[in-house]
Amino acid sequence: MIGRINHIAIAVPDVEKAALHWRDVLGADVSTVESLPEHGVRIVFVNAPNGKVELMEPLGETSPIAMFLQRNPDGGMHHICYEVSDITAACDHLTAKGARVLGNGTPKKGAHGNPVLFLHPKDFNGTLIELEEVR
Ligand SMILES: CC[C@H](C(=O)O)C(=O)SCCNC(=O)CCNC(=O)[C@H](O)C(C)(C)COP(=O)(O)OP(=O)(O)OC[C@H]1O[C@@H](n2cnc3c(N)ncnc32)[C@H](O)[C@@H]1OP(=O)(O)O
Ligand SMILES: [Co+2]
Repeated sequence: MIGRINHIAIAVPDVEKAALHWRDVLGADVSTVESLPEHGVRIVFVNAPNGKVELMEPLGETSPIAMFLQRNPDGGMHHICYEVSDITAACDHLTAKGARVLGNGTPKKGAHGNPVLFLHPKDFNGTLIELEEVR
């Protein structure tokens, strides 16, 4: 069911500062900052030949990553995003297997404009998993 790793996400306290650090110290190819109010984050993509890292800063009072940063003030690894070919079929399969799909189970449009869902970290060895439909 899960396919390619689409991105690894890191929550950071200051996404501009983190992007400059990754660019100037690691020589990374970084995107411009994108605000995703519907997801409560501002993000920068760090592009690598075989995948992406998503640097994320909380946006707004109800950001879903605010508590994570309270627990980890310097930031930290936040989630892994896997690609799936059919997110509805994936959601049905995971629910049937007892995995918790976060939210009401309806996919939202992610940063790449594709439908995304999140799975509870407690069901996958303490790892938040995002699924992104890529046809
Ligand atoms: C979609 C746009 C973009 C893209 O790639 O396209 C993005 O990826 S946006 C990413 C931001 N959006 C989300 O992360 C949505 C899904 N996340 C959530 O709904 C929350 O973060 C949630 C429910 C996973 C955790 O929220 P919160 O920390 O406020 O809840 P709790 O304090 O109750 O935490 C419960 C329990 O889980 C542990 N936890 C929380 N976050 C993580 C994490 N990232 N990785 C591993 N574990 C996590 C937390 O420590 C609690 O554990 P406990 O032992 O009970 O203390
Ligand atoms: Co993501």
